[in-house]
Amino acid sequence: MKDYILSIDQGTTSTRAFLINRAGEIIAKSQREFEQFYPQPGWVEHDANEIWTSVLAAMAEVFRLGDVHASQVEAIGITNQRETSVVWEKDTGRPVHKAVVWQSRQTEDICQQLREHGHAAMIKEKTGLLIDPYFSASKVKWVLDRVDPNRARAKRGELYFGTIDTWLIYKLTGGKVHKTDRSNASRTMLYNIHTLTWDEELLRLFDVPKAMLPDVVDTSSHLGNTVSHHFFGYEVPITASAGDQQAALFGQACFEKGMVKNTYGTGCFMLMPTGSEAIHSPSGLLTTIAWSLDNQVTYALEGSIFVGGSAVGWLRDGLRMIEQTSDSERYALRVASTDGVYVVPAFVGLGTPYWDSDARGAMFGLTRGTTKEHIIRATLEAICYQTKDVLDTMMKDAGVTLNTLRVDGGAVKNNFLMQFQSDLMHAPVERPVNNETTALGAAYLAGLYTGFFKDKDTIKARWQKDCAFEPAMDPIKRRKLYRGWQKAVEATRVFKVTDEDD
Ligand SMILES: Nc1ncnc2c1ncn2[C@@H]1O[C@H](COP(=O)(O)OP(=O)(O)O)[C@@H](O)[C@H]1O
Ligand SMILES: O=P(O)(O)OC[C@H](O)CO
Repeated sequence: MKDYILSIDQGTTSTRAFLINRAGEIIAKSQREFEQFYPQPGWVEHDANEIWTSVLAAMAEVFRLGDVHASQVEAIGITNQRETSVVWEKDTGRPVHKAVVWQSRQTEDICQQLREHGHAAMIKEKTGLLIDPYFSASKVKWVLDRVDPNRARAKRGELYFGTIDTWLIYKLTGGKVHKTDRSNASRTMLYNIHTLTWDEELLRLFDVPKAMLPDVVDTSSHLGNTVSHHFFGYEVPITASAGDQQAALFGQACFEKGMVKNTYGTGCFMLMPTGSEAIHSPSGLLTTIAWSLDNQVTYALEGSIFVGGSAVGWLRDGLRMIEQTSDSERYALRVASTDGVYVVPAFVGLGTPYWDSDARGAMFGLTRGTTKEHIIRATLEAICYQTKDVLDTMMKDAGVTLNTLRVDGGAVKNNFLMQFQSDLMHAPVERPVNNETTALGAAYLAGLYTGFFKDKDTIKARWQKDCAFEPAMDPIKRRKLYRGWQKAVEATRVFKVTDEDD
C-alpha cells in the first residue's frame, strides 16, 4: 500500500512540494524560489525551464526531508499559478519564449483593440472572463506574433501551448502527454465554459491554431504517468491538475454556495462555488470552472484583487517603513485608527469590480499629524476594503448571503488584518489550522481519483478551525469608514496621466 500523495504547488514566486498522508496531514514540505524577469515596466516573465528544474529540486528535497521513497507515492496532484502561458516545441521541449506571467501587462494594446471592436460581451458570455491582459489568450497571440507570425509552425502542430500545469505534465511524462484540466482551461479565454470545448470563434479572434492546444480533461483524472528517469526511477500516475485558487477552494472544503474562500497572497482571490450553474455577473466578477469530477462541472464566481499582501511588501521594500511584513501588525495596532488616511494600492490598476487598468495607487487624507503608523494601518485596511468590495458584489450577483468566509495565504497570520476584515464585513472570518489549502486541495483531488481519500464528506470533516474572528465594530463607524474608502477609490480613478499630458 502506498502511503503518500505528492502535491506540487507551482506558484508565481516559488515552487513547493508536499507529501500528504491518508489523514490529510502534511508530513514534509519544500520550497524553491526562481527568478522573476521584468523586461519592461509592467511586464513579468518566467523561464519555463527554470520552473521545471525548481520542481525537480523541490521534489528531491521533500523526499529527503520526509525520509520517503518515490515508490511510496500513490499519485501526484499538480496545482499552479494560473493563466501564465508557455509556448514550446513539441519535439524538443524547448520553450520558444519566456513564459508570460498572469500579472504581465504587455498585451494591453491587443486587449484594448478587442474592447474597441466590441468583442467584450461575446467573450464574457462564452468564457466568463473580462477582456484583460491577465488571461492567456492575448499572451499566446503576443508570443506567436513574435516567433511564428504567419502561424506556419503552430498550424503544423510543431508548437505546443500550455499553462504551467500542462508544461509540467509534459515534462514529467517525458513529452508524451499534452493535457490540461477544465479549471485551468477556463482561465485561457479560449475555452467555452458552457460547451466545454476550445471555441473556434475565439481561436480565430486571437489567431491561435487549434493544433497547439492541449486536450482538456477532468480536474481529477488520470492525466498520465511520470517517466521513471524524471521521477526517481518510478512511473507514478498524475491524477489531478487544478488552478491554484480553485485548488484552495477545494482544500478549504468550500463545496456549497455561500461558502467563500479568500486567499491573501501577493494578490487576493475570492471564490465561491455555484454548483452546476454558471452564474453571469453583471458587475465585474468572473465566472469560472472550479473543478470537474466524473464529467460533472462545478462553476464558481471569482473576484480578483491584484495587490493584496504585496502592498505590505511595498511598505517594506518601497517605503522602507517596516523591516519585515509581520511588523505591519504591531505598527497598525499602535494607533486607534488611520485618522482619516486611505491608501488605494492600485499599483497595477484595479481588478474586481472596477477592472480599471489605468488607475494607479494613491493616498488620501494626509495631515501634518500623519505618521507611518497611520500609513501602515491604512495599507492593511485597504486589503480589507478591497475584499469587502468583492464580497458585496459576489453576494449581490449570486443572490445569496454569506455563510462562511474561510481565509488562507501568507498574510492571514496578521491578526489585525483578520479582525478588521471581520469588523468591516460584519461577519465571522475563519482561519484554518492548515494554511496550505492549495497544496491540500490538489492532494485531495488527486487522492479522490485513486481512492486514497474516500469522498468529499471525509474532506469536509477534516477541515479544522484555528481561529474565528468575530465582528465587533459599531455599524455607524463601519459605514462611515467604508464610505470614505469608496470616495478614495472614486478619486483615484479620476486621476489619470495620459499621453496628452506630455
Ligand atoms: N504578517 C503579515 N502581515 C501582512 N502581510 C503579510 C504577512 N506575512 C506575509 N504577508 C504578505 O503575504 C504575501 C505572501 O503570501 P503567499 O501566500 O506566500 O503569497 P504568494 O503565494 O502569492 O506568493 C506577501 O505579499 C507578504 O507581503
Ligand atoms: O501564484 P499565486 O498564489 O500568486 O496565484 C496566482 C493566481 O493563480 C493568478 O490567477
